[in-house]
Amino acid sequence: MPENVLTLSGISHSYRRRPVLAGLDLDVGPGITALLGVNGAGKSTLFRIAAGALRPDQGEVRISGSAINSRRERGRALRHLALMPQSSSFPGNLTAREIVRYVAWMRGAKSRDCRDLAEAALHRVGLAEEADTPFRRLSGGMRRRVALAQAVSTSPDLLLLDEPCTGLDPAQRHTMVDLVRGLGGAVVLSSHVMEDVRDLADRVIVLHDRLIRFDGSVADLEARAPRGSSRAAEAGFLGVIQTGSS
Ligand SMILES: Nc1ncnc2c1ncn2[C@@H]1O[C@H](COP(=O)(O)OP(=O)(O)OP(=O)(O)O)[C@@H](O)[C@H]1O
Repeated sequence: MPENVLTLSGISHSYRRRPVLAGLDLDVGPGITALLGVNGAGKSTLFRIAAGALRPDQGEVRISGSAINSRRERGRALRHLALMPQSSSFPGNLTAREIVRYVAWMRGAKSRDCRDLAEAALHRVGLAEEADTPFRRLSGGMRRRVALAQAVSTSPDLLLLDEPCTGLDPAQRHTMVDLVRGLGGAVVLSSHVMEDVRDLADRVIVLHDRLIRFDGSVADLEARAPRGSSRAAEAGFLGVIQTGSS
């Protein structure tokens, strides 16, 4: 596996001529990287571009060394990554097992392997006993775990987790944090909850005003806080977005 699992070079994207990303560069290697940004900063847009679900207006995305803009390499590159979207709208009548199996197949796993991959992924997220429950009958926390199971089923080099803990109660959040911590490989997660970031992140990046404005550790972010701040990471984050530079 190359050191940089994800490389974004010169990424720009606008919606109806409103720029959201403008010439953004980012390298991601193994470990857990937390992506922070205020509502509307462009985190989901960045995830969708990195996952090949949205083509940027400009720039190049490379996954494990392969460019996903190039049609020839695209299919191969996309097998190296998985996205856990912010909200999962899987068909309610499909069971957890059917969903994970289908997504594994979609991501290029051999048909004969998909059943075992789904079994292992559901076991990993603690949903083995709910494998035959239709998605619509699962709780919110269980649905998030199905979304995580589909993402990990094919053991991708890169996992993009868009707000994995949103909407979870404290017990479910605890379970999710433990699961994410145990994933290994390269993980990029977005979160609004600083506690998640403190508990999980090896590296923190802040997206603000179309670019990455901070790149460092949680301790580096806390060091940006005014002396004596009680919630240093939050204060550091606010300092970054107020000054707008790294
Ligand atoms: N399909 C779209 N069409 C038009 N505008 C969009 C579209 N998707 C996102 N936007 C706009 O682009 C900006 C960035 O949105 P995005 O969802 O990427 O931000 P975010 O950082 O993930 O926000 P949040 O933290 O609220 O989830 C927002 O102003 C949003 O309204």
